[in-house]
Amino acid sequence: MKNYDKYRIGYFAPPVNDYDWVKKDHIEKAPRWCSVDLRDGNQALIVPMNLEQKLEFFTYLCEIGFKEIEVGFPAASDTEFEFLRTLIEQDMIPDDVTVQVLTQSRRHIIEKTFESLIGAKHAVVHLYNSTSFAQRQQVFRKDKEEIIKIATDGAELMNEIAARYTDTDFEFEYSPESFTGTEPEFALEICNAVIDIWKPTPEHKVIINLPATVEMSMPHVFANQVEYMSKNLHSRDSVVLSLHPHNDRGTGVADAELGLLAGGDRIEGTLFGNGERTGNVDIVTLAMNMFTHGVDPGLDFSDMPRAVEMFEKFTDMTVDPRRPYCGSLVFAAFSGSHQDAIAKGMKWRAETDPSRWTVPYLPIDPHDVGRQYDGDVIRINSQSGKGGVAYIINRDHGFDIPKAMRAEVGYMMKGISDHTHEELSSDEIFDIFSREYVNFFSPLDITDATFSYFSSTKEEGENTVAVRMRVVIDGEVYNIDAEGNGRLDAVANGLKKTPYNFDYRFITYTEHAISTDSSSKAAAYICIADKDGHEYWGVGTQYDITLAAVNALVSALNRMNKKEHMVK
Ligand SMILES: CC(=O)SCCNC(=O)CCNC(=O)[C@H](O)C(C)(C)COP(=O)(O)OP(=O)(O)OC[C@H]1O[C@@H](n2cnc3c(N)ncnc32)[C@H](O)[C@@H]1OP(=O)(O)O
Ligand SMILES: CC(C)C(=O)C(=O)O
Ligand SMILES: [Mg+2]
Repeated sequence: MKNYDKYRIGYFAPPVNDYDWVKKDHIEKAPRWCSVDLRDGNQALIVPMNLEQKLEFFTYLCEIGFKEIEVGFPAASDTEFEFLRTLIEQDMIPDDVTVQVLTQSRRHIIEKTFESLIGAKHAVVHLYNSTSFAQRQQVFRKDKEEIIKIATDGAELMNEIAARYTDTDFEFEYSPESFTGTEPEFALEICNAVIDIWKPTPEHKVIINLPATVEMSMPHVFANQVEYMSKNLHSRDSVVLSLHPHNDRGTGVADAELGLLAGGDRIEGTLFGNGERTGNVDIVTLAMNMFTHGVDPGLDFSDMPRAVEMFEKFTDMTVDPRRPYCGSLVFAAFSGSHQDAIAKGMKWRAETDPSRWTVPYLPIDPHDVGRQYDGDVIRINSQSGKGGVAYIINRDHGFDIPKAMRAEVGYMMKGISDHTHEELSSDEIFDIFSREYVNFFSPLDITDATFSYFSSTKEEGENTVAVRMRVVIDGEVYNIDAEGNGRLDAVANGLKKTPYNFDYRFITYTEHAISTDSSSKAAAYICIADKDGHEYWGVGTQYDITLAAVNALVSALNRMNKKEHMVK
């Protein structure tokens, strides 16, 4: 590709190269979460949310369990200001939720920001200014000292104004915006200068937020930068180290996870990763990643379809079908070997320990996020296999197809899907199965069959079964009495009394009660072979298991007849 030489690495490695985060292999507890949907997410929408939408979204974020919500940039617009005033004046902020507001480090903007908070019980005021090499050089055209002064002037002004608004418990946050393009030593210097002005204590901490304003490096570099900051910030025990990844390289989640290993205590992000350009870090994925490791994320996504619905409604954007944990296709297994493993894994779980989830190919139980097994998990197309087809027919329709029959049914279904180029629904699969195998009564039909049993109690004695049956073949009726050493043998002997030559060999037979059928029918499966050894399956159902077996035999014979093996 042309023009690659136009680009150079724009980030800076910390001056040390010895990191502890690499020694950790999982995140032990959930961070403090801060939703920035209503600020960073909102500022990235084609049309920012109106007051009603923001109010509804805020309520929903509280419902999910967010305790810190950046509600806006009150100095930016009347809507933003009005929104905050409405939340405060209508007492809509739950006591355990803290609202956060963003401000540039400019006097009139800071003043307006504090004004917007009058009457709030507690609030985070979030101050930022850009610190990166590129912004110092091109946007601000200021040297390091002058950039530090922007931050420290703002920090001092916040101390001064906060002292006037004593009714509100303020927490201060500072972001060296564009941190990822900033020399770590300089980011440290400016953050420490702000910390020294705010003088936090362990009881009254400040938040230092490290934004990957533009994601510029591989995630481990970000983690190194975070760890360097975490180990060298002043008053570390009085600082909440917050991370604010964006997703320009598509690795925002990795940045956040490694950043937490590296010392981050708090994450700012959005639902489904809405935000400037490629978005903020996706809090849903982060939280659910922790959940899959057995860590309570402290946010409730048990009704994920609703989360998607709300998000799409507020942002007018769509959730990708492949988006982790929430996309429409993320639990779907179309391919045969995956379906086989999932079906076996589900069975294993039911038989061993239903309290644990270890099913292959499904990182979580779809039920845990409000999704269903039917329709969501095993889905049939031309890539599917016998295991998946048998699983669906059993799960949704109660027919436990014998192992020896599964391949034939599986290939039939995938062949149909291959030719139509369409997925087959559970009902379509069952219709095809029923049409092809179940109670197939033409041209041969046995409309009545009454059995009498003669059982010997003697060791050497053999059972005898007599049948009286009414056989219809191509419209002709034959009333027949016959005997055999079992019911199927008796029926087979009876059929031989018709003018037709039923030339077949019995291969196998199974039966079971149909589990999902409330009328408690039985299903029987019979396989016969013709004189050339070709096998034919038939399935019969009836309330009476004996008659189900007769129906299965009739179905198998009629299927054989389709191939012209039942000759007169
Ligand atoms: C990475 C982020 O997401 S940062 C947040 C970004 N979000 C937003 O900007 C949304 C809301 N913003 C706004 O509505 C507007 O930008 C306002 C109301 C805050 C300010 O608007 P305006 O005063 O018209 O100007 P604008 O934002 O263009 O500011 C540019 C000026 O502010 C300076 N500036 C920008 N950011 C900061 C900052 N954080 N601290 C101090 N000064 C800043 C610029 O250097 C520039 O200065 P100059 O006038 O001397 O050239
Ligand atoms: C204001 C800051 C924290 C921000 O949104 C960013 O740098 O991405
Ligand atoms: Mg941002």
